[in-house]
Amino acid sequence: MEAADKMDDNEWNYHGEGNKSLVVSHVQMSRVLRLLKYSSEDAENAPQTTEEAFRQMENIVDFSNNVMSPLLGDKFVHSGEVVKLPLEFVRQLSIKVQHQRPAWRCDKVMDIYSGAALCLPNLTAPSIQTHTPPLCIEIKPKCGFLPSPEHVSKDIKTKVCRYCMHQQYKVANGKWKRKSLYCPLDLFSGNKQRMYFAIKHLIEEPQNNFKIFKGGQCIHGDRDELLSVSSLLQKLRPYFTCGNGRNKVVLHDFIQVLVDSLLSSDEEGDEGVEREGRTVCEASLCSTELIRTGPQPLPRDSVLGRILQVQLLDSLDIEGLFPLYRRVEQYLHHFPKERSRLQIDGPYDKAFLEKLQKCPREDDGSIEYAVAKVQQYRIAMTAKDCSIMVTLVPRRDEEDGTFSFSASILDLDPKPQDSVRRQQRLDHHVVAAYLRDDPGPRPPLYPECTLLIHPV
Ligand SMILES: O=P(O)(O)O[C@@H]1[C@@H](OP(=O)(O)O)[C@H](OP(=O)(O)O)[C@H](O)[C@H](OP(=O)(O)O)[C@H]1OP(=O)(O)O
Ligand SMILES: Nc1ncnc2c1ncn2[C@@H]1O[C@H](COP(=O)(O)OP(=O)(O)OP(=O)(O)O)[C@@H](O)[C@H]1O
Repeated sequence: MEAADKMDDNEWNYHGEGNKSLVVSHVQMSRVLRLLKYSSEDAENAPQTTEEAFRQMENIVDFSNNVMSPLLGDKFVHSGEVVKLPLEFVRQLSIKVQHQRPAWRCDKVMDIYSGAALCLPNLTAPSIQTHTPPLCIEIKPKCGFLPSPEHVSKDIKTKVCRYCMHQQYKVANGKWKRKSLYCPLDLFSGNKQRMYFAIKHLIEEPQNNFKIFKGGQCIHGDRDELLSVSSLLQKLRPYFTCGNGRNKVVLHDFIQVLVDSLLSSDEEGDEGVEREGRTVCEASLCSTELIRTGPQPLPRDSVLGRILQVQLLDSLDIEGLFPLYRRVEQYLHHFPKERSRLQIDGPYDKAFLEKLQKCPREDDGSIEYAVAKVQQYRIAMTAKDCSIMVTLVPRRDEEDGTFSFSASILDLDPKPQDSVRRQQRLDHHVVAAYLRDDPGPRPPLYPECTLLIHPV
């Protein structure tokens, strides 16, 4: 990156944002800067000093390097580096990007006081020479499994996945206008036809779970005004001309390439992630025909397989975990100085991960056991909230529609200790809202779907 004193806000453009950070990209170099955001309600959680802001950024990088990267695989993770930016540059940048920010994200403001930022490779504009711009697809897959009945008080949680229940709650609360028909259990199924439907539903109703970038520019998803699927297909047509550019074929070929890249594994004889219990969500509209084909392996070393294995560190569900969280909170209340020995808020070093991996299987009543289970849950939360970026680079001089692909995982920040309490409350609200409005068992929407789609 250019020397900090030469930073010019004309060379950086608004790129995107989430709940916690705002991202700008460089006009020429394949680099982004990720700056944290705060709301006035968050003021007490926001860093009070510049040192604290830098420590928070370092914590994010350490967590990504020493915890998430070993668990997810270093080929998927780019942790980036903390940089110090001139305050004048940050202030100019915040003014410049303000009008491009989606209105619903403007309850928070960019940190313009510390100068702390994360510098990362721009995963939507890889620095490789290509004759056609790469296509990058960002998917925030959310939780891909159902909790075990042992730990939950409401039977519905073992039948309908969290994402599908949460949709009802989000629409009722006005977060989204329409329900998405996407179901994470279909995406994580390893069954190519179920994955096809999951991605089709993401394309139709992307919400904050799906974006497509062409040459670094967002062409679908993450917009106040959403483009129709047919105008998206027009933009994808030059990449998929095999079927004379017919919409149906473009859509089919695009989804198929994406499914293949999500399932791609470097491990020979990859037998798939071990899963117990149900792997089908009752709210999914996938035909019972598809589901009857039975579970299929999700390669352990694929990007989805890696994410699912880390999500499964949540082995107790929030209901089974919450008593352990309370044990930790009570202990810290009596012995506040123990917070640092127990590494509740980091440092996220190698010893931190080793402690978690040595955690006994059964509860021995110790504080160490409770802390380790809460930390495992927080890591699983990160994996339930991360995003996948798949890069598709068209192969030159080869058959049209063939791509080389790679995948990365982004947004691997640690979840704070008190987010467990928030999850517990949210779980209660989401389940209660779903039970209140539960439409009951539905016939499949696509009873004939095996005939509607091409085999993938
Ligand atoms: O709790 P959830 O499942 O709603 O996830 C939150 C996300 O909402 P989603 O349901 O994906 O729309 C939420 O995403 P949005 O702001 O809705 O785009 C954040 O990712 C939030 O993480 P953090 O608190 O900013 O670190 C996420 O919160 P946690 O992962 O901290 O729970
Ligand atoms: N390295 C990167 N390269 C390209 N784009 C990126 C990169 N990192 C983030 N982005 C873009 O910026 C957006 C916001 O980033 P990110 O998901 O990290 O924000 P967040 O606030 O942490 O999200 P959340 O709402 O999940 O807390 C992403 O959805 C993605 O489109």
